[in-house]
Amino acid sequence: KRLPPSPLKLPIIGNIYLAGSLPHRSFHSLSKRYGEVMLLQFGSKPVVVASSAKAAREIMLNQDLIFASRPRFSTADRLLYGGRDIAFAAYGDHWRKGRSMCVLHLVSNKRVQSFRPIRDEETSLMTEKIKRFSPGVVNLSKVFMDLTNDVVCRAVLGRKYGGGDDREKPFNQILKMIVEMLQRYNVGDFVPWLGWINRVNGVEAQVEKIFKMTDQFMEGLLREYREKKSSDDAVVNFADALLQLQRESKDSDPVEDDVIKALILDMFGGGTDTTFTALEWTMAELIRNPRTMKLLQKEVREVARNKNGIDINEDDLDKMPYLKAVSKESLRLHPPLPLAVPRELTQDTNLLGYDIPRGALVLVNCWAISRDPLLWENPNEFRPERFFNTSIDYKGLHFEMIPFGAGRRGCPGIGFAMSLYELALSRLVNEFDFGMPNGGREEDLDMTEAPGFAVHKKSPLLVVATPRASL
Ligand code: HEM
Repeated sequence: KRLPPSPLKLPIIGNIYLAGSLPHRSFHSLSKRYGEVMLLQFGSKPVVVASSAKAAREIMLNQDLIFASRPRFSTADRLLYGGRDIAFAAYGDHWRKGRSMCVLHLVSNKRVQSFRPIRDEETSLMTEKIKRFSPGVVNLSKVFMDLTNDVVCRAVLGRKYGGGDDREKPFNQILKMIVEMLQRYNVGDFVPWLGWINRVNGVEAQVEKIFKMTDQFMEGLLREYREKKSSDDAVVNFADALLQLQRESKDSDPVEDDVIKALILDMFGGGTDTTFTALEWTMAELIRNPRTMKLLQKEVREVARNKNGIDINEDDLDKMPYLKAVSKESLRLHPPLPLAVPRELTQDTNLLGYDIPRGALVLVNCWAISRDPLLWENPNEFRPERFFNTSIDYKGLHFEMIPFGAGRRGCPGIGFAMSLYELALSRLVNEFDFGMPNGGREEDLDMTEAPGFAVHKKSPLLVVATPRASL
């Protein structure tokens, strides 16, 4: 067999030690030596890392069907009701049914449109909140986290849970704990005979405790939704829609409670951290690049000027080509999930001349691809203008940049995420001028990445936001 090139393995753990705290960067460096397709070994699990657009196209388009499953991770399995969600579910009927429910009731164009009043209100609240900080320092990372959380909460649950300024409510804590737990390497997933370690070091007990808290919360939630309607009566929320579906399907193929709970958790996991991260990196790049910020403000403010004081709304966004270019450039440089979500290969195959065994875990390094100097001129520079003369975008058809993945398992939430992202960004740059706190220099803004599944800024984005004089 002709296997892909591999770095040296250590006994038992294999190449786990090479992942480091920012695996997308470590794998990128390794790919320079071992090539666009390399084979690592995590314990007993073969791991294929693809680092070129060509390899990604092969995995996510040409051979999408056999690369469309997800590996099982014991923590995700337990916390997400035994794989009853969709993001971590194996490819098959359950996944197909779950995904179509999510598309139909949350992220289709029609549903995304129906959430327009929510985005409108929440982005207005966001700018109001920022004004209250002025002329002091505002933590934009926190502002974006609250914004995405509140919008997802209202679309999924019909109201804010732990919303407003009361962030320490149980649901937020539970979500935080789930995300933190999912991010940890679980040694038993890679070296099965070392699985006992998790029983001894308390990880298993911790997962169990989080699961119990989550389930208790979700049980209460479903009970409450069955008893009364939610508060956002004008908009049908995801939880109500799923419960309605359950009532309608009770005599044929009933939707289990556990599926509803898992899908709700998935939508929070998929929708909040990612969108907030995208906004955070975009604003950081804009503040670091004042010339680009000025060009964007000029475009947005010109559109706003013609509206006689009425707020920018979503119909105005199509008149903002520079805003579209900024969003593409930011997602190119900072894909929030740099290694996408792991895939699993369901049959032996050949990938760009290499034999890959069935069962391999497959990582596509989206971060490395969209910084490939063979595809992008000066790839590490933030230069939105590069998108003026190209049709390349982020929707999964151009493998030069795939921040949302592609193919059957590609992100279904693009419309949901980007409609909020663009409205929030345009309103922000329209209404405020931004500077660094304590007279700091823009070019010194810290762009260090924090480890995690979604990679955000290590230090929060602190800025001084001054309301524009005429507003
Ligand atoms: C900027 C925001 C977002 C980014 C960058 C992003 C990125 C991604 C990526 C890279 C994947 C894996 C794709 C693959 O395997 O090919 C994914 C999957 C997924 N995303 Fe997103 N996402 C975002 C927003 C959202 C939102 C708003 C939702 C829902 C409300 C969502 C729900 C999901 C789900 C459910 C999956 C799993 C799909 C499956 O396995 O079939 N995402 N996302």
